[in-house]
Amino acid sequence: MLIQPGELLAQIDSPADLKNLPKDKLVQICDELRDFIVDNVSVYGGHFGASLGVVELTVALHYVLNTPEDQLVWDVGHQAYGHKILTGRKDKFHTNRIYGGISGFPKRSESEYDTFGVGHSSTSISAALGMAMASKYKGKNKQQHVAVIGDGALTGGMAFEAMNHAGVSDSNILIILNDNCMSIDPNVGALKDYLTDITTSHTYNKVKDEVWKMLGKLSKFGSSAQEVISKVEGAIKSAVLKQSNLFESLNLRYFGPVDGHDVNHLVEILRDLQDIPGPKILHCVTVKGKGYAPAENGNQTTWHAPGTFDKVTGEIFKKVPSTPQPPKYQEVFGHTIVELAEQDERIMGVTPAMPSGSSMNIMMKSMPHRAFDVGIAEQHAVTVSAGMATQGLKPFCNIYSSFMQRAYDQVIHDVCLQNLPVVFCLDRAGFAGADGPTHHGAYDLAYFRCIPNLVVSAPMNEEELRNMMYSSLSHEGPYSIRYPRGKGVMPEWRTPFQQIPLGQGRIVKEGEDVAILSIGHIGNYAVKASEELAKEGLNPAHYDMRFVKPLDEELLHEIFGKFSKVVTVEDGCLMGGFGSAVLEWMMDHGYQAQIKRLGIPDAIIEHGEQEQLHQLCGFDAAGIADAVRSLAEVAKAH
Ligand SMILES: Cc1ncc(C[n+]2csc(CCOP(=O)(O)OP(=O)(O)O)c2C)c(N)n1
Ligand SMILES: CC(=O)[C@@H](O)[C@H](O)COP(=O)(O)O
Ligand SMILES: [Mg+2]
Repeated sequence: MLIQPGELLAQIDSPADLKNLPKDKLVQICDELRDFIVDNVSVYGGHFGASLGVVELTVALHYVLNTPEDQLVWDVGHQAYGHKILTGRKDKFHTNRIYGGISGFPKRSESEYDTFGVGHSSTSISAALGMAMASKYKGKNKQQHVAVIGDGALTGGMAFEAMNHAGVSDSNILIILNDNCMSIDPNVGALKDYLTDITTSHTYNKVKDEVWKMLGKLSKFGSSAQEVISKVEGAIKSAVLKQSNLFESLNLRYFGPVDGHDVNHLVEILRDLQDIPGPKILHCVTVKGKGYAPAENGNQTTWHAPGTFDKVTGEIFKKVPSTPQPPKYQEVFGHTIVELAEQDERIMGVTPAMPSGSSMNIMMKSMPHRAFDVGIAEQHAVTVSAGMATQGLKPFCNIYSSFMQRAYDQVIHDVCLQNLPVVFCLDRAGFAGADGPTHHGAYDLAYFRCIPNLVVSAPMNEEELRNMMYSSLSHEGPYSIRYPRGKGVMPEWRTPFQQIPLGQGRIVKEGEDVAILSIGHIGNYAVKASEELAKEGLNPAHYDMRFVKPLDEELLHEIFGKFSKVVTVEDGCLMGGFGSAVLEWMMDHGYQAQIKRLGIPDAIIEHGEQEQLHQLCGFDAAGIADAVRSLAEVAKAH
């Protein structure tokens, strides 16, 4: 279903068309843009509240800036739907996040207006600063560089590293702080309190009003913004700002807070700021979900990415299955950690800004003094867990596989070198689905298995996840457990805990000719493949190896003693992953089997449904069956 834009939006194919509109049409274009986002996301799904919150900012930015010559960088990029629609992708917007369609995030290969590929948080200031430095170096002094960063993304350390640099860089960069008091869940931390304070402080706002009054006089008196600013700057800095404003202290000229939903005012401000050289920050106060009542006034976390919904009633569509369904892995984690923590007072929970996504919110609610959201701060999450572990605690640090990439050094340096007993739970391991390559958890098996001391495990089902969490408690070093986005396979999952001996795999099915060795949830495809193959008279054996490190050597001796044809299956990168581990082991132990490794190839795999991507990479049930067939044929031929 192609959704029709409003009358005015229909005429906008690029920012140049937008710039041709008279200023009195800007409110209308914002309304139509908002409606178009609501219409599309309600039908096709995707991120929602964040884009609604920056409609006015998006219109104002493209109205004032000369994009794509001026460089506009969106942080995370989940709020950039309006930007996509205004920059030539309106007609493709119904393909957003769908296999073969446009990406849900800005992407350089998709449009010249997407200046920087994003998806992971807190990169925008660094990227925009790099662009500004390049412009300066090339003598392109007129070019503008703008980073739009949310209050959640500002909690990420990289944002501070970038501001620390920007403040002394003398580069022409504008940071727009899109402050809606929300991350995916409510934003957390002292910085959030600080932003609320400067938004509400009377003293501060008095000074701020003076500045804006003077800015308002610019056009009247015909003076340059630079002149006026320099006049007021000294007074403001010595009076209040320098002492009380964090950003001013970092040498960033601070403007705001301003109403991020007043498009006409935003246009004026952005125009004025264009004349002010050097690093500066504009603090915009916005509302996540603005303009769509259920999102604005309801649970903003739910409306971050609600799935499809009835746009009139605000009812979010949920499939109601007729039979009991397996839980999501994240829910098994969330309930199990509470169950374990009730029995073991050493257990603590840490999540970097994903309480709902990881289900750590269950523990945060029932044990608020033992489970913490530390902000979008994966590096800190790992090291703060390491600190707790030095004191005899048993932290479960839950991080999405792709976000864990951020904290690699902390895992090695702060946890594994010291052999500290931190349990890493890597959610969203394997293909993330519609979020695409920025979010696929493709690399963790490979990047973890080379680290000494670290246990690398992956459950094939909910029961194994519970048992691995339970077993990690008696391990005296770091222990990682990876599991995918979405549902498991066991409707009755609350099974009694059982110890899984370290590095012990299990046989799922005896067989002959070919052995399938799987790791993690993806092994359920092998079960299906075996069922299909049985219809053809083929009977492969299947082993759920459970650990990539340490490998089950006893089981491997048994397998390679019996089979000369082996298929390995993983939902991780082939290079250096589980199959590589098995191959290395085989060579080191003098076996000579033919091994076919199935997994993610050395390529960027785009967005799509998880199953589509498994099929694309040839490790769905059909792909596994094909691999077994081809090896079985070779076996017969001999
Ligand atoms: C490194 C990293 N960690 C976690 C996330 C998941 N994530 C995506 S958006 C988001 C919240 C961002 O909040 P904010 O920047 O304030 O944007 P808003 O949604 O409020 O507009 C989080 C935690 C991510 N994208 N990248
Ligand atoms: C933009 C972002 O990074 C998150 O919103 C992400 O899309 C969440 O993914 P899940 O839906 O898997 O929690
Ligand atoms: Mg926010």
